[in-house]
Amino acid sequence: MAVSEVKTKKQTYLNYIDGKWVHSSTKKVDKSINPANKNEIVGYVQQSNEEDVNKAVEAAKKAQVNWRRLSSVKRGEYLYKAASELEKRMDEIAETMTREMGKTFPESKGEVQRGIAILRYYAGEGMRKIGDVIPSSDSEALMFTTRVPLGVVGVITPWNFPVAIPIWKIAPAIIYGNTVVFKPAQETAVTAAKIVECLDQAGLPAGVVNMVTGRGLVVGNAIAEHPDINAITFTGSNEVGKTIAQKAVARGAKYQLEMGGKNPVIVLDDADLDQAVEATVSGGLRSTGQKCTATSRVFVHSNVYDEFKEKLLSRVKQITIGNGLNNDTWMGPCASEKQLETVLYYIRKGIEEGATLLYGGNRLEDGEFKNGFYVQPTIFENVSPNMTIAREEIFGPVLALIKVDTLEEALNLANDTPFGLSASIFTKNIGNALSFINEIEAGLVRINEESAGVELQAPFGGMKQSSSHSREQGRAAIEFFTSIKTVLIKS
Ligand SMILES: NC(=O)C1=CN([C@@H]2O[C@H](COP(=O)(O)OP(=O)(O)OC[C@H]3O[C@@H](n4cnc5c(N)ncnc54)[C@H](OP(=O)(O)O)[C@@H]3O)[C@@H](O)[C@H]2O)C=CC1
Ligand SMILES: O=C(O)CCC(=O)C(=O)O
Repeated sequence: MAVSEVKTKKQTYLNYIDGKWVHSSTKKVDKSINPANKNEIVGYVQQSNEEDVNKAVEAAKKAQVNWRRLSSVKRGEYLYKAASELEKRMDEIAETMTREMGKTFPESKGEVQRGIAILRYYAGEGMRKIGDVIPSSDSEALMFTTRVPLGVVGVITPWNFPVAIPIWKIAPAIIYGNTVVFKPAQETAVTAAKIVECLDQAGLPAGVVNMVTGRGLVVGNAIAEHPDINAITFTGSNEVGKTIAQKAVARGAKYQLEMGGKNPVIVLDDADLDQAVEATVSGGLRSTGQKCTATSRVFVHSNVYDEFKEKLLSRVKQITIGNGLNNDTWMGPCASEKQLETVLYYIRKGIEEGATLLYGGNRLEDGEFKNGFYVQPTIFENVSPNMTIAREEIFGPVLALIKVDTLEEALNLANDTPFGLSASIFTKNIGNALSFINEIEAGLVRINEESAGVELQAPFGGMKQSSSHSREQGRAAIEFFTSIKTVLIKS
């Protein structure tokens, strides 16, 4: 798609409460801008407050009784319809996503396709079993488990997957009979509004999904503290995740957090180096490195270090940077000025702390890059394990190369982090692969595959501080979004 073909109309997007599109009580809006050109406004979104959250929670609570009484098969029909609505608007919504957060149009389109598949997966979930028959010690009794919804679920999402993450939380929440108060990242609230339009078009009963846009500190906080929100599902930074967890625990609400990563890739001396390079580039730099599953640390065996480095450098030099709507762009801008500043801070830290900057490291500001939040893909070497760039999540296109002599050394260093989301190894040796599977501390373990890119039908989540030890997606979602009832019947 060429930049001139853009379809997103600049308009004001409203909150969605009790089945109606409404202004926030503040009467204030925020601009959503294009990170490829900060002068371009993608739309205006409501800057809501606690009063709006209260109205949304009231609507969700009211809607919940009838919604949970509907059969899950019927609930699934709404999700199938929403999937069809999203499919009809695939290009338009993908284009909005690219303009709002910068990822390339093919990546955005892939994400919308993923959103459609998730909706269909959870629509089907309405026909799958929700319990087990368990033998009772009383031969005349029937004992079984069933699942019931939690009530009203608060959904707080980030800007990096503005379609997939909201859908992989909202779809399971509602198929299992919960109702939702959704607060998307303000950065990508136009894209979020379009998802909610699809749910509205699908005829979802009023109050089942409500959307309130606004600042995290105001709207997100009001959700975390609201006594009638029974559970909160969150994806974002560790800092915010932990405050949400504390607030949820304080009032006895259930919570689920998906947070950061510092994901390692190990390249052993028997690896297919071309495959390892391609996966490191894709896993580390696609979406401008803004994935919780992005590759960040690359541990390379000393026997192949130089060859891997040369191949990596020559591949990274081919990366085309630009507006994500241009056909030839491989990497778009950072999603926001704040994110760009964060990435530049880490690059400066890497240099100050003595790592060797091999490639990149600069903001791009000339010509077509003038008004955007562009940074070069960046590679460091001579990175020691205690350096900031080896320890903290950067969330940008920055790779740290670290030379190792053995698999054991690589595993020890790879595990030396508070995070444990995703990890990859490149090797042809099955023994090494098995050691990696056993020893690596990560929720997603990948052999000869990049660290990013998850499948919607499989459990997703991390170990250590990457998550609240729960899992999202696939059938794992039922564990968070429902409660078990153990039933014993006797005549
Ligand atoms: N695991 C992941 O996938 C993600 C990780 N991150 C990490 O977090 C860093 C910062 O990104 P950022 O966007 O600031 O992430 P945040 O954690 O601030 O944002 C995630 C969501 O939480 C909301 N939020 C913010 N503050 C609060 C609060 N006090 N109470 C409740 N909700 C709140 C945000 O609202 P709003 O933004 O509208 O104010 C947004 O909807 C990144 O550099 C990256 O390291 C970020 C995004 C995704
Ligand atoms: O790797 C992926 O596809 C998912 C990443 C993700 O969930 C995230 O960055 O928040």
